[in-house]
Amino acid sequence: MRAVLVINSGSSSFKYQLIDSDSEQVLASGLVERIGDENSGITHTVEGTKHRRELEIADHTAGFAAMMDAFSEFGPSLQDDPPTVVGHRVVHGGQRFFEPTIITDLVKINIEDLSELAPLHNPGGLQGINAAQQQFPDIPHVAVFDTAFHQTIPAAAYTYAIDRAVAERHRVRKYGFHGTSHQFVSGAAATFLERPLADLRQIVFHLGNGASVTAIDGGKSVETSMGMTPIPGLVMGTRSGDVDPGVLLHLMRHARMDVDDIDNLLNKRSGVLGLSGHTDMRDLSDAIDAGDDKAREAFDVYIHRLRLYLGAYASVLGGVDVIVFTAGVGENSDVVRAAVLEKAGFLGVRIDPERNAVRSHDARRISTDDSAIDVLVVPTNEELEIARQAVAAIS
Ligand SMILES: Nc1ncnc2c1ncn2[C@@H]1O[C@H](COP(=O)(O)OP(=O)(O)O)[C@@H](O)[C@H]1O
Ligand SMILES: CC(=O)OP(=O)(O)O
Ligand SMILES: [Mg+2]
Repeated sequence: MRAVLVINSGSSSFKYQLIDSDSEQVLASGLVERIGDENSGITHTVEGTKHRRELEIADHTAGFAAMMDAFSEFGPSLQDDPPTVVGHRVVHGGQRFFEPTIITDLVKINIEDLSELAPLHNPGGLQGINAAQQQFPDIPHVAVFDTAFHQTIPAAAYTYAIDRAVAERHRVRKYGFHGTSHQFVSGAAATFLERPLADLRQIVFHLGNGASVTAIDGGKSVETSMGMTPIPGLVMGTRSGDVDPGVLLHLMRHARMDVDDIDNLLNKRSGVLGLSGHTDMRDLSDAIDAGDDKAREAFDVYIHRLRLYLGAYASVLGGVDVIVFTAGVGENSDVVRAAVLEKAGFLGVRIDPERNAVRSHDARRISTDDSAIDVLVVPTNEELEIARQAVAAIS
């Protein structure tokens, strides 16, 4: 058996999967949550059973060690049956990395250099890589970049209209993120529809804790809502999405906020949390049902932003064939999906409320049969996509 170990180092989490690369069966999976927090812990799932351990996990190096302990204790044994390759999610690949890349010392230096552009994500990614290389020194390690799928975005879309010299010197441009998910989901949507990917103009909403929307023309990303960093675009769990940059100048001048305060504000104290006190869409819905006005307002802001991008991306693509929802909110919240599309009748979108209410882990259509645009829910699987790309990179 050829097994791939996939490591997905997030800003405060560490997810992993061991996947049989022939059958694509998941042999084990796990989640290390709240890294750096007091109540961190690990959940390791094998053969349908969840094993939970509470322990303090200070960083991604410790997260990797906790994963190794979980494999030893609950199986399958990585000692007896080591993986043939490790695939690593790396968030920022800048302008250097457009493809899955076998990790060398030089590649690591470049990833470290790009930490400047993704300070919440790349350092943890590197820790995961170093720990995994130490544990498995004799097998290839492959980096799969969140930014890679967006390399096809044209200059007109990735260029910010600021002084060109300043932008070039500091690598300021749109890069875009969640590319592995957008790629997987747009391919799976074409498969579901039994239509060639090359024929489809798609708008894919990845609505998780972090959220982004991408316009995909014939399988290629042509525009996406995140930018140089994962802050802009949609309203997220704790990140602001789009704000007037003048607001930041104002806060620095008049509210005595420094760079770290602004960083903390936009990344950790904004979005749905900043507006309502809740980060999770389930908690937000409960609060709305209980009559909480702030929660209702946060929901309205969240939905308004999504509608704005739907219209903009329909115009960028010159028409839309498919709209896809994915990730935690996109896959699970029929209320969000219905609200985003409530005014999209002018595009020819017609949602079937019964289909929208179905709960399932499979790809499904939620539009009516006579809708001009197919609206789908397609579960994302970043780990499987990383496993496929890692295997392809070493074949
Ligand atoms: N049943 C549900 N209804 C509404 N929202 C949900 C549901 N399940 C999960 N979510 C949302 O999905 C989010 C997590 O999405 P996920 O894609 O796992 O995020 P990430 O990978 O960015 O951590 C949660 O914060 C929550 O808001
Ligand atoms: C890049 C990014 O925002 O990732 P996540 O949603 O995992 O935080
Ligand atoms: Mg995610």
